[in-house]
Amino acid sequence: MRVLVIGAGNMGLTYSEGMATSSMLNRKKLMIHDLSAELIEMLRKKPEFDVYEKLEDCLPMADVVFLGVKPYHADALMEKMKPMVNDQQIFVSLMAGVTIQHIQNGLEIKKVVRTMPNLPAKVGRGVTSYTESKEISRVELLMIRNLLDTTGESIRVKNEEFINKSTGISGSGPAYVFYFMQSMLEAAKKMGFSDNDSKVLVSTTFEGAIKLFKESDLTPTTWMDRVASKGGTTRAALDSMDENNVEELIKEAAFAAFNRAVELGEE
Ligand SMILES: NC(=O)C1=CN([C@@H]2O[C@H](COP(=O)(O)OP(=O)(O)OC[C@H]3O[C@@H](n4cnc5c(N)ncnc54)[C@H](O)[C@@H]3O)[C@@H](O)[C@H]2O)C=CC1
Ligand SMILES: O=C(O)[C@@H]1CCC=N1
Repeated sequence: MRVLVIGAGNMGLTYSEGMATSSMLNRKKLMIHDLSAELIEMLRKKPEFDVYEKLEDCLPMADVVFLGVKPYHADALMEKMKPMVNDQQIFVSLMAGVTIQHIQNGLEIKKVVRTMPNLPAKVGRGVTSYTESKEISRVELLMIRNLLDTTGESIRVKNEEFINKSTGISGSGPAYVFYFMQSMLEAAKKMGFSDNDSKVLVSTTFEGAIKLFKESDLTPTTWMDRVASKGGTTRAALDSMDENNVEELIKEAAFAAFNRAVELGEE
């Protein structure tokens, strides 16, 4: 099977690096195409890829085509692709917001898998949600899932609305975690810790809390109670967050991302 990734930025390259290791490729190298001359030069140094400057040299050969450009570049790209595609090819979109129907109309094809990836895929710890057009067979879907799983875990969702919802939780979610980390780092530095000690304190706290959560059946609220002693320090911090309505604000932020994904699909 020949896989082509178009757009080798943050996401395209991350997925390419994961998928290049897949046995689904039958030892054929993963093909990559990008418009950036700088990126092409960098990619040529990587032996695991076949790098193409011209779409016409790779697109007709591909069985599966990943679309990794920004949503606002999708239309220009599809216009260029349209004369070179056929309806046996499977198109897998990594793009936020862009709907299956928009891709089907833009390329005049039927087989589309729409995904919502996330950046921890870079270290093999991503989570990708995906859903498909009805023309994708079970076998094809399994094949795509195998490819996605090279970057971490994947979950099939029942429709595109849940892809937009995943955008608000897992797609954009790493940025919320980094926001929280940044705030804690700044607090640590303000208290006088060095940059390095702040990083160790904050990142190990996150890793430890996540491991506790993942390896138990307990909810985060129960874990919060296990950390907080009555009248103690943690309660002071949690009360301060509650007084400032932090929980509601985080929920609102997740919905803002979800709503923006819906809007992107309408633009
Ligand atoms: N960065 C993230 O954490 C996430 C990104 N996404 C989605 O992934 C997609 C890509 O995002 P990033 O990788 O962050 O963007 P990026 O800007 O890092 O990469 C996009 C790449 O596409 C290339 N490109 C643009 N037009 C092209 C064309 N016509 N032909 C070939 N290459 C072209 C650019 O040169 C660039 O290298 C977006 O649609 C975004 O919604 C989804 C979830 C998470
Ligand atoms: O911010 C964005 O639009 C993309 C989609 C999810 C994460 N990054």
